[in-house]
Amino acid sequence: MQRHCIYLALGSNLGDRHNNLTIALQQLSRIMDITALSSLYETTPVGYLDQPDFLNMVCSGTTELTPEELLHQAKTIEKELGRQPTFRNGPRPLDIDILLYDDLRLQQEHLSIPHPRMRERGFVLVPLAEIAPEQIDPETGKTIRELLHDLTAGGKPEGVRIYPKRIELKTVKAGYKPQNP
Ligand SMILES: Nc1ncnc2c1ncn2[C@@H]1O[C@H](COP(=O)(O)OP(=O)(O)OP(=O)(O)O)[C@@H](O)[C@H]1O
Ligand SMILES: Nc1nc2c(c(=O)[nH]1)N=C(CO)CN2
Repeated sequence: MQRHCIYLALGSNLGDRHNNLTIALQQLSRIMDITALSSLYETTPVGYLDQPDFLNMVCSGTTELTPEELLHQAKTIEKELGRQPTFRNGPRPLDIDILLYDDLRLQQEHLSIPHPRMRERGFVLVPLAEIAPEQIDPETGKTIRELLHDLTAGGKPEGVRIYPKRIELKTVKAGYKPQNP
């Protein structure tokens, strides 16, 4: 079976955000081989402003799943973490977005890859540039470092602050015991 290189963005702004992301990564490690985790970032909400700050991060890895299977698994993990259907850009215990899948360009009704809004989101580009600055966005041909530079004009991204704790790869791979299963 062919393995595919993927990048996912994770976000949480309800409940125990750090725990939600840790459980999500543990669940994801069942369907992908996680190779790198970014730092955690505390970020000001974008889109709908009247909601708590998010914790955001990015992970990379390899998987045998197709893009459609990966989306289905991501939605299942979001539901396991208690996500209720809300509104676009609204609060959630967990959001998983597929950013990149090899050099695939896909535009379907329910799945677009690369993620169509990643280029305008500091909360995605900052952690992605931390673990994969030279990765190419197949849509624009630019590196992630260049996309981040375009977004911030070389300055500091607004509303994206490094969070003092991080999630270690070994914690995720060792099988994390959730505090609030
Ligand atoms: N690359 C992708 N990764 C995840 N979901 C995607 C992707 N492309 C399209 N979607 C679709 O987007 C739908 C809405 O996702 P979601 O509810 O997480 O939106 P949102 O997080 O509020 O907004 P945004 O999509 O801007 O992050 C999903 O059900 C999924 O079908
Ligand atoms: N800071 C921040 N803002 C958001 C986020 C997010 O993960 N972080 N997710 C959204 C919908 O996907 C909408 N707005």
